[in-house]
Amino acid sequence: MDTSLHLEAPSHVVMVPTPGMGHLIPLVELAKRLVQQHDFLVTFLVPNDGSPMKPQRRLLQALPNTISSIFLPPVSFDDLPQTVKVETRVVLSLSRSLSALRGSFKALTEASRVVALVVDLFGLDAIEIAREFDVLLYVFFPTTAMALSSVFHLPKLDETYSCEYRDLPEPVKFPGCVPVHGRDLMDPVQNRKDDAYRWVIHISKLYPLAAGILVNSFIDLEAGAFKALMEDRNGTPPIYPVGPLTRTASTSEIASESESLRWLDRQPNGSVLFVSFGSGGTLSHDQFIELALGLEMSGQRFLWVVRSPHDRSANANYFDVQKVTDPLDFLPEGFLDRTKGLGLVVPHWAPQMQVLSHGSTGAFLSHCGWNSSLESIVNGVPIIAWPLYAEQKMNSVLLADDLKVALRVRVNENGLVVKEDIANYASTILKGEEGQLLRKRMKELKNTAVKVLSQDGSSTKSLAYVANSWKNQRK
Ligand SMILES: O=c1ccn([C@@H]2O[C@H](COP(=O)(O)OP(=O)(O)O[C@H]3O[C@H](CO)[C@@H](O)[C@H](O)[C@H]3O)[C@@H](O)[C@H]2O)c(=O)[nH]1
Repeated sequence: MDTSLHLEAPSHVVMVPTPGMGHLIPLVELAKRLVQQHDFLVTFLVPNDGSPMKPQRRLLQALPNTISSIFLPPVSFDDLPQTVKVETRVVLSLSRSLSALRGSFKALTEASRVVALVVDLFGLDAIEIAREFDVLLYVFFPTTAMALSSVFHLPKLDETYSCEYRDLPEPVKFPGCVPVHGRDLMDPVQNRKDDAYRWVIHISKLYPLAAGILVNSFIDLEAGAFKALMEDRNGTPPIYPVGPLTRTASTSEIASESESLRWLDRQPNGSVLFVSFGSGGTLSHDQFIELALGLEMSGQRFLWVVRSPHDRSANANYFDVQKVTDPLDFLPEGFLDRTKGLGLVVPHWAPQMQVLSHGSTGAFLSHCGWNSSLESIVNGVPIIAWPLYAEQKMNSVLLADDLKVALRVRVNENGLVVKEDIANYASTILKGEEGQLLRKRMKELKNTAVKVLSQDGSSTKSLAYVANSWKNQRK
């Protein structure tokens, strides 16, 4: 083999995102930094189920040619029941793609100097491919150190308890983290009988096999959790806090979706509540109506990204963000007329990063997906925390109880957040004293985020360390 040629060639990183914009967006940001700051080439190998994935394709196509992408042949989920949980599909989309992944990965290793295989939180089944080709497997963990800690402790929790975690009498205390009630642990572990539970335990047992874990959070945000993870040498791979990696939207997205930005331009400074539940979040019909009425009742300005409601699932849009039904059809009668001038309703998708950085945006009603949370942090916007699924309840505990930059919504005995409360949260966060305090603390976090990403900042250094170790490895 001609090693001199290989040493001169740019180092190549292969990334495998499991389905979900929430996984792809920060991985793309990681790829951009590796290319721009460390001269890597990056290729995305994308498992999928054949759904159109338009936003994903748009995002990947807009990247410079040092970042390429290959969509693997679609896997079939025809054998799965309708009720299957999203996490099961996400894990299976990768495990059913392994043979195609192996083929594409082999071709890339033959043609270039592949130095690392990077998977996201559900991608650890790819470890067999990394081993086969003697390439290091790294995990990019797109959410908190606290959630990562929970992943490392899940196998033990699974062995220790036989009841559902929501029935545990005491909160769970992961090392260095704020205590979290069993009912607030991530959604797929809330039903031990569901396949998703089994898959999550299976994946969590593979984490110790990774060569390293890059976490999209930063030391100052989760000092205790990071310290405990980094000091734990019992099977925890090296941990690298590299966040906040948040998106810079492409110009095409701004051009096609700027109605919301033009509307924001006409609103007073800090006056608007931005309402959005991430890339796949959906509300039940009753909750959708309650939210509309609550926003109206508050008398506050709002910009609401609406999705058609769905009664059975809080993530009905997860695999296909742009569904065909018109969500405006579900609004209460006369709502748009009554709120004209005060609110703007945008179907499906808004340029969230631009919205949050706009001076008119004063607060964010969010499902607490971690990308949304980080985008709020880097823009200094306080949050009304309305978690729906995945690890969002844990995130809301961190944001509200620990960092104190969020108001957490109260869900009543019927599972609803009622309109009176919604109106109250909106006025409190935009106009009240408590809102001022949350904003002040959020601005402090924003400044810290700028610092950790500066040239000498802890996250910049952490990423540089990993990048150098990839480049300089000797086989
Ligand atoms: O109208 C929209 C809606 C979303 N976004 C972007 O889409 C991303 C959404 O990410 P996130 O807030 O993390 O939510 P999810 O898409 O729900 O993310 C999934 O993945 C995250 C990372 O693992 C987890 O924290 C979440 O719980 C999980 O649901 C963010 O960058 C948003 O800016 C837009 O630009 N416009």
